[in-house]
Amino acid sequence: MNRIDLRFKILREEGRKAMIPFIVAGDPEIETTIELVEAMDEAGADIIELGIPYSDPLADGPIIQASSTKALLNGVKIPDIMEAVHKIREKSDVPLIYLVYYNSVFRYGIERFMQEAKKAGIDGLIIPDLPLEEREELMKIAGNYEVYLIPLVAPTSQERIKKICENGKGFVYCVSTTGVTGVRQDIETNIKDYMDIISKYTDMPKALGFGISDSEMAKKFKPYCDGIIVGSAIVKKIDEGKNKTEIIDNVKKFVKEIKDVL
Ligand SMILES: O=P(O)(O)OC[C@@H](O)[C@@H](O)c1c[nH]c2ccccc12
Repeated sequence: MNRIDLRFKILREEGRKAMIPFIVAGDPEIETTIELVEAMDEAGADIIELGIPYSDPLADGPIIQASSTKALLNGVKIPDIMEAVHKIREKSDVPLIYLVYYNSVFRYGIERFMQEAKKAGIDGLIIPDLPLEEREELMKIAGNYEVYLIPLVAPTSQERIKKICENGKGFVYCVSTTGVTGVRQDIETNIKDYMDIISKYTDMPKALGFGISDSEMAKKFKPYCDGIIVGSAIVKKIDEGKNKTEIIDNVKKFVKEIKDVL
């Protein structure tokens, strides 16, 4: 059984919701990424999203953009990230997902990317800008390696939700609001109605992300979904930490604080 399915099964049995943090691989450096994943796993993260840094991350706001730039300036490349995942897997069985822009996968070679991701221990992929025309082929190759392609829906998707979720695996990434990733005070979308619409089209677990910045917001939205994704608020903590120990401690505390309300 894929680690993602197994995790949602256990959570359902326990009546709990998934805490899904996101960080950019290679910020502040790849060694710290390995330690951050282990720390978040210990803090109760259920699934961890690892961003592959990209020079033109069009769905990202300033916080994640800056984190990506920092990782790229560090010279972090896809093979380094694959190797880091190998190392993480020596110690941890937490479900791992790559958040990767299509161009990175395409340039690396779709087949090679999937093969190496699987071998390293990656369970799924989120490709926010995957063109519909490329989707089928990529899905087939991912399927051959048993890597899940997580579908992404937005409040504007409406009648396309069914098509987007078709053959999707793991969970549906429900983007809370239009716009880019970032820390927000509030979300204007009616989350209950939005989730109800998505449930009409799919039985997959629903994870909500974009703009969820603290445990208060996580608590507010948890009744309507199966998991909460937090990115920018965590990346901000990484940026603010004065040294490696402080960064790891702060992220760990923050992840635990959110997991505790889920
Ligand atoms: O940063 P936020 O607003 O908390 O949103 C989650 C997000 O960081 C993560 O899932 C993500 C990072 N980059 C993305 C690009 C597209 C979709 C999702 C993402």
